[in-house]
Parts: sequence; C-alpha cells; structure tokens
Amino acid sequence: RKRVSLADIPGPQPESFLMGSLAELHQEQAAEADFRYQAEFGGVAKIKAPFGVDMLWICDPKALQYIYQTSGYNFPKQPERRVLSGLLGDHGLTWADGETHRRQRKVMLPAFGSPEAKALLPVFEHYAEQVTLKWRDIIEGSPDQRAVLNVIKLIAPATLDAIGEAAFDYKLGCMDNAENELARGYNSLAAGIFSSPSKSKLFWTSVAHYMPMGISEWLYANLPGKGLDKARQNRRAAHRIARELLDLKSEALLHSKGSRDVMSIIVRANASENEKTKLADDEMIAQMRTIMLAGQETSSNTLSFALYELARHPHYQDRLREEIRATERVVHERGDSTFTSSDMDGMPFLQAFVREVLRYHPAVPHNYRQALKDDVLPLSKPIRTLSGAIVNEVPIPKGTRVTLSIAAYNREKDIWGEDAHVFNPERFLEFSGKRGPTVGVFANILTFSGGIRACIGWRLAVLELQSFLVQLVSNFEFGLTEELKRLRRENALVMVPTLEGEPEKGVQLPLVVSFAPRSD
Ligand code: HEM
Repeated sequence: RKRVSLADIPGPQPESFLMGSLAELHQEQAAEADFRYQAEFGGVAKIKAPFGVDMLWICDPKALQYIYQTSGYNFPKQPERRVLSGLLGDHGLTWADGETHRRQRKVMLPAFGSPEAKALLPVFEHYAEQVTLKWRDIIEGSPDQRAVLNVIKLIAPATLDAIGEAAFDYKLGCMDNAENELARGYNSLAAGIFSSPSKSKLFWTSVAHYMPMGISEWLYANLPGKGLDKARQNRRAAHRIARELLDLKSEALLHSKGSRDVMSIIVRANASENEKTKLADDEMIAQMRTIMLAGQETSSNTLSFALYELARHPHYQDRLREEIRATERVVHERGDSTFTSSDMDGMPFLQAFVREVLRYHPAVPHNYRQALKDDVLPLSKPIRTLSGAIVNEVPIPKGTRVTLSIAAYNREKDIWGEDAHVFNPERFLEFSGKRGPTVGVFANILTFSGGIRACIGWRLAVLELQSFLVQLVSNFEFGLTEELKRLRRENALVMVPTLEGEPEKGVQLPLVVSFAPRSD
C-alpha cells in the first residue's frame, strides 16, 4: 500500500466522509457527474467510497482498453455489484467471474454469432409490426389522427416478447396481457428497483463490498422492501418458465429437433462439452434469466431514446424516412415485403443514426471492476498529478475499485471530435476510420462494453434496433411534447427516461405520434 498509492491523483471533492462521491454519481441524472469529471480532470480521477476510501473513475481509452481487454481477468467485477447481478440473473454470465465466466461464456458464444443473429430478424420484424398495428388503431381512433403516446409503454413489452421468442422460442404474450406473471415480473425491472436510490441505499450497497458474498445474498433474498419483493417475484416467475423450457429443449435435442433460438443453440453446445466444462441445470436456468435481464430493458430504453432523438431532430427523421422509402422500393421491386439484414446494412444513414443513438444514450452508463493485484494503468493522454508531475500512467493498488465511465468515453473529444456532446449521426458518415485504441466491441463505441466480457448479445441488439426503427419510422411521424422539457436520463443501473417531478410514474417518454407522410 505504501509503495502504490492513489494519493497524488486529482479528483472531485467528496460530498462527505460517509458518502464519498456516491450521491453525485448515482443520484444526479445519468453521467452528469461523469461529464464534469471528464472536463475537469481528463481521463482519470480519484473518487471516494464511504469512509474516505480511494477509488478510481476512468474514461481514458488506453486505460479502459487495458482493464477490459489486455488485463481483463485481473479486473474482476466488484462483489457488491455481482450480488446485484445475481439478484436479477442468478449465477449466470453477468454474475460469473474468472474461470467460471470463461467456461460459461464459451458455451454461450456459439448462439450469438452473426448468422445466428440474422436468423432471428423475422422475430424482431414481427414484434415491430405488432407495435405498428396497435399504434395505428389508437391514431385512427383519435379525432385529429395523432396521439400523445408514452412510447415506452408498448415498446417495453414488445421488446420483452421479442427477446422471449428470439432467445427461447417462447411466446410470453406480454403485449397482449400486461398482467401475466412474467410481464409483471419484467415490467421496468431494473428501473423499478434501482431508480432514484436513497443515500442509505447507496451507502449499504457500497459497504456490502466488505461483506462475504453469501451474507449479502442471504440479505437480498430475505430483507423486506418493495424493490426486493419485485426481484423475488421476478425470480419465481422466471424460474418456473425457465425450468419448463429447459426440459422442452433438452427433450427436443434428444430427438434431434433443435430450433434456432438462442437457448436451443446453447443447449446443443452444452451437450458437446465434457463433464468438467458443462453448465449444470441451475447455470442454464441462470443464463435464461440473465438473457432476459440483459437483453430487454437495455434494448427498450435505447429504442425509446432513438425515437426521442428523431422527434428532437425532424431533419434526421425525414432523412431516415427517405432512405427507408428508397429501400422499400427496391425491396418491393424484388418481390419481397420485408427488409433483409443486407438491405439494412446498405442504408448508410440508418447505420449512422443507430450508432449515434448508442453513443449518445448508452443504456448502461457505468461498469464496475476492482484490481486483483498492484498494477499500472497506461494513459492515452498524460495527466498532471497533485504534486505537479505530468504522468503517462497511473499506479493502481490491489483491491482498488474502479468505475469505468462508458458514458464519458462515448463523449471523448479526441475520439468523437469537438462536437462530442452534440447528437450528430453525420459524424459516422464523414468518418469511417477509428481514432484511439480499440475499446468498444461495436464501432468502437463503448455502449456494449469491450474485451473479455463485452455484451454477448450486441449483434441481436443492433439488429433489433434497426428493424424496429425501419418499421416505426416508415409508418409514423414522431414529435416532441411539452412534458419532454422535464425529461431526465435516470440512472437506474440501466439508463431510463423519466419526467422530473413524477418519479412515482416510473419510465415515461411521451411523444406525439401521427401517420408518416407517404407520397406514393
Ligand atoms: C442496446 C442493448 C444492449 C446494451 C446497451 C447492452 C450493454 C451491455 C453491457 C455494457 C454489458 C457489460 C456489462 C458488464 O460487464 O458489467 C453487457 C453484457 C451482457 N449483455 Fe448486453 N446489452 C444490450 C443488449 C443485450 C442483448 C439483446 C442480450 C442478449 C440477448 C445481451 C446479453 C448480455 C449478456 C449475457 C452480458 C454479459 C456478458 C459477460 O459478462 O460476459 N445484451 N451488455
């Protein structure tokens, strides 16, 4: 500890000895504190946990590359964060670390390749169409053919149904019945549990760092609380269905009747593993819950923010619609009624728009890790220490917790240009190369994280976003409402839209929706 110290690293003044920097990082709008740190301290800053304990906050590209990729397994997740992953996804991939993570990921990877994702495109198209039909009914029934819709109210169950079918070939039926057990269990799951955390919640979550994980898990399983009740209801509902599905899929495998959903591929891959590397039944069930957790709220919130950006920038909306109309003509001339993934790959503005939405509104604004040993983090850009030295690397003592700022990396001016804080899809049209080290797994944006535990479902997520956008923008025009002046990007583990002053109403994104103009 004496040899390696963070004493000389500059950082923000903590709010108090007891709370450290937790409140500003988690109670303000998502990433507001991050953007301040970035402007004031650059790529790395010393922040405080309770009781004055030093932690590091990082958005420097080279340091991130080192932590995510070069030295990935030397920077495991923090135990207090793993317990939260376990609460919502059992001992599945987002919880696992080290050798267990390596083993689980190997079995799961074959289900998430490019051909496997493309095969699921019709599922996303189907649910985008269901949203279209429902909104169409509402608008046709309104006197002036337009309606103010809280768009996320239908997008959330649609993406949930889509992930149910894509991942398990199972019809959850959440769009048609919001009261079904699973629909209730997944309705704003992370948002419901983690929005607007109180100071005491933040304090105890952080202090759980020092508790044996078994005790934290027991507390989360048994303590009273509305959020914890929701997590428990979710666990019961998800386990019941996951068990049924696992039996069905294992049975299908016995009769060589595999299907192309994610879980069937994982069941097949698992069957060819040896006894040592095979996932046990409870690990398989955990993966099902993990995929539902990781794949739904992230996608539905990103899509909702995408519609918000279209409403905020009518010229981008028109441009995207023009591109969709032009591609529709090609698709129809060919005798098809739906876009293939190659059609979408051939739409430069759609590609640029999706990338910019992901860059600007990262659904997961932070990742959390800790150093397994004394180490040295390389920096892309030197910093000036408190004693006035200019350094190109930062020593990091064993055990130090690090907050990796996905949101701030995505706004790094050296990488994205001087207008990094402006929503501008054109940056991806003008610039096809890459500035800085490779960090993010998709377009070098960090939204899907990077390295050894980058988002395993990123291809599915991108395809889903593209396919929903094509249908929704083809059919509808989106406009802003007065209420959106109060839009908050709430930090609830995932970033969700809420309205200032109405936290009790949960996730909200009211847009004016009308039929899209059609010249043909
Ligand atoms: C816009 C949508 C999505 C975003 C922004 C997103 C983002 C992320 C991020 C940042 C991580 C890293 C978390 C960490 O290391 O702490 C992650 C991991 C993961 N994601 Fe996604 N994700 C999305 C969609 C999906 C989908 C559709 C699936 C599955 C169908 C999925 C499955 C997973 C899994 C299983 C992990 C854990 C990977 C590991 O630890 O090895 N995600 N995701």
